[in-house]
Amino acid sequence: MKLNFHKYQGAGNDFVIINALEHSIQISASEVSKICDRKYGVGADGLMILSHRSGVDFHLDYFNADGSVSFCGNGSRCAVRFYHHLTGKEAVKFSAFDGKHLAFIEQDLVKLEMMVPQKGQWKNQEFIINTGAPHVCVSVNNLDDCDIYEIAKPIRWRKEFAPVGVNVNLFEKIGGHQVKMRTFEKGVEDETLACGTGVTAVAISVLQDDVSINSVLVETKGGKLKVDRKGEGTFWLTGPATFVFRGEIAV
Ligand SMILES: N[C@@H](CCC[C@H](N)C(=O)O)C(=O)O
Repeated sequence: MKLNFHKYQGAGNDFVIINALEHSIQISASEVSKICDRKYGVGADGLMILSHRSGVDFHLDYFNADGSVSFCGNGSRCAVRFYHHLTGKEAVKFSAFDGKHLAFIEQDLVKLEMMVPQKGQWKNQEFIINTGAPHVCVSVNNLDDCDIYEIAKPIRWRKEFAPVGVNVNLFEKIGGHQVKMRTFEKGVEDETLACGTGVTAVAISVLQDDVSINSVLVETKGGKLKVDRKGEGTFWLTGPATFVFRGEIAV
């Protein structure tokens, strides 16, 4: 089978997008990992399929590079950019793994409403929260010098988070409104250049402790994103989302 695809990236978190709005596509977990493989395939942190669903502009299925399913913040922002390129629509409603989302195109940025059903909790110096994907956030002093694999892998595989597992974020405050961070993503099983649900998780760890601020600027290895609190439990993630190339792959 040959598949047409588009490649997009959001702050260096990169994705293969497949348009199934007009015809359905079945894809197995092993085909997803083959397409996402950086040596034998297109190469990506994840793959998304956009399909038709009544009541929303599109439904979004997200797969990590290993074929496991999740919600993805940066992936969703890229899917909204892709849909904008297809239709010209600047305000979009879509459904995903964790429910319905609104999103807006703001020139070169895409702003996404996140689903944060529960407050995060600090437990033994770790902030634990689900922002559409499960995250643990750990505050560190020298982010650039940290061995992310040494810190993140034992947390990612901790029994308490099985069987789904957890994504791990290390962050360092660089001002009241600003943090820098790095993420180890489950499903990619590596550090990625950015992670939207992870950025939201870290920003909430800061916002939850300080009611005097409502925005946090987050610097990732792949670029800057912003998280705004718009009310109790309502958070918006804003950042770049860009077309890279398109092509055809045999699967
Ligand atoms: N890169 C994503 C998160 C993707 C899902 C995550 N790896 C998981 O399985 O929980 C993002 O931008 O949110």
